[in-house]
Amino acid sequence: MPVVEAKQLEKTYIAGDIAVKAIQNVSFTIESASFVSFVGPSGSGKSTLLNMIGCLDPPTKGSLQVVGKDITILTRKQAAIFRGEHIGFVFQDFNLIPVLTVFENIEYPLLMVQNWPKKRRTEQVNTLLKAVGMADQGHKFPSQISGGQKQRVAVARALVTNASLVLADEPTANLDRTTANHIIELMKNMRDEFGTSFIFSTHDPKIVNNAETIFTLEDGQLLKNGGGNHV
Ligand SMILES: Nc1ncnc2c1ncn2[C@@H]1O[C@H](COP(=O)(O)OP(=O)(O)OP(=O)(O)O)[C@@H](O)[C@H]1O
Repeated sequence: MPVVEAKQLEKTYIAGDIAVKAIQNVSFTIESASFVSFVGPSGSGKSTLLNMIGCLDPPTKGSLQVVGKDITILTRKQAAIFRGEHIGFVFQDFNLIPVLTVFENIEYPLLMVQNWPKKRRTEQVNTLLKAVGMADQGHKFPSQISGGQKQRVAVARALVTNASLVLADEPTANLDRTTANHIIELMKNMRDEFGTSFIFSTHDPKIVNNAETIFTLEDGQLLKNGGGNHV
């Protein structure tokens, strides 16, 4: 089953009297356990597209199935629940909660959306801590770990609900080259271990070189070879 299926997707923003066609007539399919990158110049529509896939902003037109569900018909509340159950997010500035420990940051999505008993939550968080190489760091606060370690925690948090899909907007932008390479490698390993699809919006050639499919956006449209340019 494809993890994302978009058909003739459109997004138009209305700003005053002006309509901005941020995404126009975009169709693509992403299979499970994929490593996919959306690339394109600033303003080409990458974030708009990721926000639609992440159920943060509905399309204006077209169909969009995520993990087999038509997400265009969800209410805001239903979208939030669906997001919490199926989609993880990784951001360029990590977005960890400073007053929570590493362990608690990873546990947080489970408390928000899943009704798991404490023992099961603890086991799941420990599994993820180990998977991202942070098994002995769970008691620390975000201010006590490095940028690369923060992104490891963010990857663990994105995966803790057994998400089918992780959306990552420029996840390596704030990391040095070596650390960025380690994070990309980690995400690939997580894809292999958990079968999660990773979808990136990025300018980082390191991610683009690692992606198995590259979709190129320009002025809100997929370039012809962008409809699944397998590398
Ligand atoms: N909330 C909004 N209201 C009006 N226009 C918007 C809004 N968000 C984005 N746009 C416009 O939609 C188009 C696509 O923007 P988007 O942020 O998706 O591009 P991007 O490729 O992610 O850019 P960047 O690489 O700079 O993050 C741009 O013309 C942008 O100005």
